[in-house]
Amino acid sequence: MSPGLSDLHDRARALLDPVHYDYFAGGAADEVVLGENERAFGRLALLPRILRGTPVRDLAVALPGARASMPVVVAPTAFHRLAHPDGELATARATAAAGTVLVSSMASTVAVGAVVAAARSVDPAAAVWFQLYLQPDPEVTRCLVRRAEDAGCTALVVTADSPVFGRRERDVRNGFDDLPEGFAAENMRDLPGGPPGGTRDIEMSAALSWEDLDRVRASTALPVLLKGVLHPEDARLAVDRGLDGVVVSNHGGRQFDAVPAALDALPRVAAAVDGAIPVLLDGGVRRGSDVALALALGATAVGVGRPVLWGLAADGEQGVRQVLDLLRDEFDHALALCGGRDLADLTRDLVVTRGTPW
Ligand SMILES: Cc1cc2nc3c(=O)[nH]c(=O)nc-3n(C[C@H](O)[C@H](O)[C@H](O)COP(=O)(O)O)c2cc1C
Ligand SMILES: CCCCC(=O)C(=O)O
Repeated sequence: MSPGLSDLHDRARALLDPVHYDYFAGGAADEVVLGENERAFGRLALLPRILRGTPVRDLAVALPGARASMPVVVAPTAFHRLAHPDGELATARATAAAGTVLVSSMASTVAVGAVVAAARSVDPAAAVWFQLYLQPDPEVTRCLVRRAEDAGCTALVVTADSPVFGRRERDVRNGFDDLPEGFAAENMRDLPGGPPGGTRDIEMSAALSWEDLDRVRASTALPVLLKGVLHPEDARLAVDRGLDGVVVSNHGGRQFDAVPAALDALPRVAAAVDGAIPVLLDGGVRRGSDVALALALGATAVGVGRPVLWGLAADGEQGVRQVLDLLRDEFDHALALCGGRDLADLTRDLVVTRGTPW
């Protein structure tokens, strides 16, 4: 972690209720994958090319329903009002100001309509994607998709790595299993089968299938990305079924503590997709050089989860700005040091394994 990010993390930790800090920071079981996601970047090195760079580099990237100013988007994370009173509104404004995409969590503590409005108040062209857990009742899923469309979201990100909820032992120890009084998952308010005026619980279901995903695709004109892909065969299925992107992710080590680091799963997924659709990656991205490594291994862009929460908790909108500006600056610097002019210069031949002569 850069000193800038590490300072924000320390400030966030000092300010947050320890139970909420543990919810944000923690992972499943022994938290092996949580650490592995970061360590995986450290096991690789970049082989720079020389004498082929440019003083001004182009960091922009085209994504489904968005053109981002850099290949770093904000991964969906729940409950931002636990981090800062402005919650997702602050995150949305900061992300729009940075010219990149906010993936707004279905479990946000501000309704998606207000999240998009906050982003658009800064940049009328700001892109917000809606992250969705398919609900066992298709009518509820349909309503949520409609809410995202009405809000002006430009893509859906369906998270499929949670047939059951991960066992986060910090939360179990802390007894954290519900939002405190005064906070709610606002997108879940007034849905079919839910209490009038109140919120429905977000349900995880192991009965969901590719057919359920097909139904969502057929119900909307928005691009649909699939998040939580680790197996290359699932990436191939995603391409075959007409999805618009995949996100290589192990949910920041919060679901299953026996999976590989996200970065280690990336090359085979990228090979399976073979350029047909964008491949995003999240998990453990803490430095601009991490972004460069992921792109060199086949990612179109990366997502950052916890660093954004640390910025938000430490200093609200300004803190999120700081995180995104820092990553942009570091990534631009890394690209320069690799002899890159734009993202296409980050190619697979630049990546070698540390500790082994290549
Ligand atoms: C506190 C927290 C809440 C999260 N909530 C969601 C969520 O609501 N939906 C989702 O698809 N992923 C969620 N994730 C996973 C992130 O989208 C992302 O996969 C992960 O945080 C990336 O790893 P990183 O935190 O190391 O950057 C959450 C992660 C954290 C840390
Ligand atoms: C029901 C909220 C889900 C949030 C989530 O995905 C996480 O904490 O990782």
